[in-house]
Amino acid sequence: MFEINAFAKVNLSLDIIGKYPDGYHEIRSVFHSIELFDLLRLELVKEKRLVIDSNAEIKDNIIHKVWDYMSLNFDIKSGLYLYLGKNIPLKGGLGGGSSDAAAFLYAINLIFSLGLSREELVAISMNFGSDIAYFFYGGMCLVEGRGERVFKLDDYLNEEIILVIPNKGISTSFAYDLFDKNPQVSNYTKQFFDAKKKDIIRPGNVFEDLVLSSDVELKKIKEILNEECEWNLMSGSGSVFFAKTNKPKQIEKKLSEMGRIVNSRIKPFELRLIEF
Ligand SMILES: C[C@](O)(CO)[C@H](O)COP(=O)(O)OP(=O)(O)OC[C@H]1O[C@@H](n2ccc(N)nc2=O)[C@H](O)[C@@H]1O
Ligand SMILES: Nc1ncnc2c1ncn2[C@@H]1O[C@H](COP(=O)(O)OP(=O)(O)OP(=O)(O)O)[C@@H](O)[C@H]1O
Repeated sequence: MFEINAFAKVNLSLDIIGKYPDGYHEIRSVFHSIELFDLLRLELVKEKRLVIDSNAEIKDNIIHKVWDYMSLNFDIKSGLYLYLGKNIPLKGGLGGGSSDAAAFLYAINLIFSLGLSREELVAISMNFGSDIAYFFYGGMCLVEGRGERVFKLDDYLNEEIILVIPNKGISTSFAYDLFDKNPQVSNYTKQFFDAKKKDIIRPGNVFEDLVLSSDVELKKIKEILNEECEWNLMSGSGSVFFAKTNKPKQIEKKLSEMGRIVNSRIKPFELRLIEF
């Protein structure tokens, strides 16, 4: 039996700096791992197929796509039973599906002794999603291109935060469409690094204003966070916010029915397969 934790990420900065001919966007972003993870428990089975059991209902689980591709293209002779314990909210901008895909790829590379390098895993992962590449590195990384150029930084944060999880999720393609309708020039990555040099955390995300303008409830949540937090920001394409605050109770009260709070920490994590 094997276990691997698929950790979530936040985007400390996110800029969109160009567009590719196929419609995808060129990004520049600082990613950081956080203390929130999905659990993948894997067991080898004779029949060469993947069976997924989970505490969450997920349509078209990305892990099935990864399995179909890998079992077709590599020497995999047996099947797997996977229990997926989902903790990372869907459509939150925390990279849950992407992290699950990376953890699964990482695990089957070791379980079936495929001998793929990290660079090869990154290249394969781009068939399934742009955010997956980062999760083979973890910690604090500068991420560029569609998400495939990942530079691990010789630095990390260790900060207690809260995650504010609105009831409503945002789909990534919807957020990129909002950007296309109203393109913005931003320089949040430079702003983040400049402030970091002075030991200040100043995160920024090009999607935030766009998504907030499209949704009254998320705007209301942002107003509450601005009143009660040292700093706060939407992660990725939303809808989850991460924030530094010493007033979680007040926030919880004001949020009322709009969402929930989870305590977390910005902290370095890396993928690690455990066999038992
Ligand atoms: C917003 C971020 O989470 C920032 O970390 C990522 O850029 C999103 O990456 P992701 O969720 O892995 O996205 P994918 O599953 O690859 O693509 C979902 C949709 O987002 C858009 N997309 C995604 C990544 C990118 N660099 N440009 C895009 O335009 C495309 O319309 C695509 O159809
Ligand atoms: N293992 C998985 N975990 C979470 N979502 C998944 C998974 N497999 C497929 N999905 C689909 O991906 C959708 C979320 O993708 P979306 O890009 O909108 O959100 P996200 O929170 O930014 O996550 P990600 O960064 O992984 O794409 C879900 O609605 C779900 O249907």
